[in-house]
Amino acid sequence: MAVPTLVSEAADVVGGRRGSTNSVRNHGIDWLLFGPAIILLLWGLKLAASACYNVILHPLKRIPGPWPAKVMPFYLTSAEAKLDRAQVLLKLHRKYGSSVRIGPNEVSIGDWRLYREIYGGSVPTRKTHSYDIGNFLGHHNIFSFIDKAQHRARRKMQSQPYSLQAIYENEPLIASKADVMVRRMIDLARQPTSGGTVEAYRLCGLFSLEVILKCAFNREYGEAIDGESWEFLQAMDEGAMSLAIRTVVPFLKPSVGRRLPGFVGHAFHQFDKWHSMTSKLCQDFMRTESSMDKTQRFLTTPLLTNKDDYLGRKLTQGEVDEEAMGIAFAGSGTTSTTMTYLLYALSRPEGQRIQKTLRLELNTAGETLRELQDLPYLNAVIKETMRVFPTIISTLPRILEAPLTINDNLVLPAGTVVGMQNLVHHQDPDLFPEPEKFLPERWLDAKANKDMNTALTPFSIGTRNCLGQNLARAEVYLATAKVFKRLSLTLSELMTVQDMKMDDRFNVVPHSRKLLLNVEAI
Ligand code: HEM
Repeated sequence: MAVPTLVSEAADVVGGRRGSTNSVRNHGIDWLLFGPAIILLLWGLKLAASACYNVILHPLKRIPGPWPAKVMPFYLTSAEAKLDRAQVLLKLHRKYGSSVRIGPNEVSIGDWRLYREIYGGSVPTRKTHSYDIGNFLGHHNIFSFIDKAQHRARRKMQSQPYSLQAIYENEPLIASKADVMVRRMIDLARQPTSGGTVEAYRLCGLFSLEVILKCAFNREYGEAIDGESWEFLQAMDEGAMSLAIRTVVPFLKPSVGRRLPGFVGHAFHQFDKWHSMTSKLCQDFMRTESSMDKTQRFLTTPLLTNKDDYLGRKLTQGEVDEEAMGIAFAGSGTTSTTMTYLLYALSRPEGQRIQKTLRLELNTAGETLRELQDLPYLNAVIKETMRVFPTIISTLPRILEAPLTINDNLVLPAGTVVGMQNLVHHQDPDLFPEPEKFLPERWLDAKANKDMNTALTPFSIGTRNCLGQNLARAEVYLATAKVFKRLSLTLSELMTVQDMKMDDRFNVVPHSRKLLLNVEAI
């Protein structure tokens, strides 16, 4: 018996050892199985707790909105991916009213009366970090600065050539580019293969870029529609995609991005091209013009010659390039989209009567900017274009630095992200009956209706309003006058409504990126 006992003891010992090995393994397996489950459970509990807080206890709990938006910050992600953010916000405002909670800590405001509070400085606000996407080379620029003192100094440093006085001095430069656009339309319409049809979106893009190249760098690339201006425009347009890619994949270094195949690599290469073309423009301007330009009417002169008070010094080459890329970017897509939609609105069948009324007015007036700015119908057409087709269509997000009262019993606390979008308050049916219709006449007695003018905010207001608005307005007045004095336009039957859907890329881009017009010289 002793042997079996010994044997069994030995077996027990071995079995025991085996048992402990198994138990270690089993624990390992248990941990492998249950560990992630526990982590998931804890994560789920945390989400549930924060969802309960967001819905039941959050200071924004009384702001109406779709419930998923109250719980998670991704409610608008799919709309953003479909380039429909502003349109979805318009629908939400129609459903929920003038304030809509669109994220746990974010509220969209649709009441035009609050624009002044949020952007005009009545309540202190600052830009959010979403503006980092406009930081091209990592130096920050006038558009992307969040810090107020840095922004103030940079704006003061470069504002002189954007003044109305400087724009009047540059009027011949702008007018000459508008003449080029009209010439191109006539020449293209006369080409035997065109059948009188012209793709005008590209021409509007070239016009606004060439104005910037001239007014910023005193540079002309010639009149060919596929020359260096077009190369620059494409590099900028496609290169900007790399900024969006880097926002989604922040760890993707440009040195790696350039090596990737397909559209990602292409976007990084185009960005480099845009950068090097801009840098060369700045250096050429510095060599040939800046010392001679005592008037400071070129947009780049102050960047090269003035001191930034915040930095206490002039800008480095990298900082100059950063600002100059911003000027080209902010100054071209915006004006070109506005011109594109103005031509579209007037060339549609329902726009023919507007075109005729406008032409009658233009034929009785002079051609200078000052004279054009006094024409009631031209003013009405431009305002209505900016109302129905606001090129900065999307939210301008701000963080409240003090509480904001949005109605008698609702207050948004400091720290809330708020934003308004032109597409929403420009469609207010109380101020603009039949808001979707393009009716310039609604502006003709606008003096009687001060509110309509207050609610029209294409260039925003306050310290972060559009620095280039005098230039942009001059471009639109001069180009519209020249086009409709010399040309009669009808929309090509090949165009669909979907082609001109406003894609919300912050700045509008027509969905098909084309505007086919039948052009007849008068
Ligand atoms: C129709 C044409 C244009 C429209 C509708 C427009 C609209 C706007 C809007 C709404 C903003 C404020 C953006 C925000 O707060 O996030 C802005 C900012 C800006 N725009 Fe324009 N813009 C136009 C043309 C131009 C042009 C031609 C230039 C210059 C050449 C320009 C330069 C700028 C700059 C530098 C800023 C940033 C200002 C700052 O933060 O201090 N824009 N623009």
